[in-house]
Amino acid sequence: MNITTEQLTKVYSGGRRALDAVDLHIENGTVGLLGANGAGKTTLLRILTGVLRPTSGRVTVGGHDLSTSAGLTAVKRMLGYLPQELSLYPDLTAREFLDYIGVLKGIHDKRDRRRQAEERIAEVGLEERADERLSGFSGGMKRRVGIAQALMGDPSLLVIDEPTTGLDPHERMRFRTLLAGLGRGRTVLLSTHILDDVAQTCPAVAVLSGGRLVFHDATTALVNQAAGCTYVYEAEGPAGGPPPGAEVVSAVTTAQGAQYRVITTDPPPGARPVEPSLEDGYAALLGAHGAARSITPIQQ
Ligand SMILES: Nc1ncnc2c1ncn2[C@@H]1O[C@H](COP(=O)(O)OP(=O)(O)OP(=O)(O)O)[C@@H](O)[C@H]1O
Repeated sequence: MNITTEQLTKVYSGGRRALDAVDLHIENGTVGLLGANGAGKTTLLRILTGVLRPTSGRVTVGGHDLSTSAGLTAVKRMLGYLPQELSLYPDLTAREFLDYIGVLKGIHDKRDRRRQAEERIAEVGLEERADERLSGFSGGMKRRVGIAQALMGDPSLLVIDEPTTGLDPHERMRFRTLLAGLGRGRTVLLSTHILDDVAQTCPAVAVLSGGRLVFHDATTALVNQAAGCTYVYEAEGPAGGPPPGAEVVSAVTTAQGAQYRVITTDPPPGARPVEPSLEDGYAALLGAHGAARSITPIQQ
């Protein structure tokens, strides 16, 4: 399922330009969508799912033009969407909720709806809790119900907004395993702040900064943004700071002073070169686009 945006721009009523002339082309597979708070990720996803209208520009999904009502209807039929805040009906059981979503998605045959709900429940590992009310579900279980409802109707496009935020490490690992399998045979767009989620589930990545698309390539290519310029630097004494002009990826207070992981083309004496990670590549990219962050050392 192809997604193409041409010069996509969204200016909110207060004048905030959330998306600025975004040209994006996505094919099958899972694509991670990264960007700082307010970069425009949710705005992009809401436009792609037809929830929000752009101010200007063009969007086609699977060849359907989203500015026409026929195009919008066609795209909604092939879409599964897990928004940041999904409203669940607390009095329904997971099984009842999925049946209800099936009705909304136009799965009119009751047996087909039931079969699909069963399959989705198994897929997200909720068999034992399927007949319990959603009001008693933990955050992680609610996210799993969220994915299950998005998968009803077997959508060819899946749009997922920050699925693992607030989950404990075990639930996050579970969720990642689930996400990793979803890109087979469909297009998945996954917005997240958690780089490990992208590293483990997305072969490709797009990065927004200040409403502009600043990167779209293989995830390994984002890692390579920091190739040859990632260093670990030990600064001694209480006055020891990171090398001047370096982009600081992380900092840890040590017995001697502080240890900094930095991106720099001008390493100071004693700085040790290291293999870059996705976090390093992302920091290098954002640093190059003037979105450098300030980091204080973490106490060890
Ligand atoms: N309904 C709205 N009205 C006015 N401005 C908005 C509205 N929704 C979002 N914005 C602004 O548009 C910009 C992009 O917001 P958006 O929610 O798309 O960013 P994001 O990348 O998803 O951020 P986050 O990672 O914090 O969820 C921000 O400056 C935000 O304040």
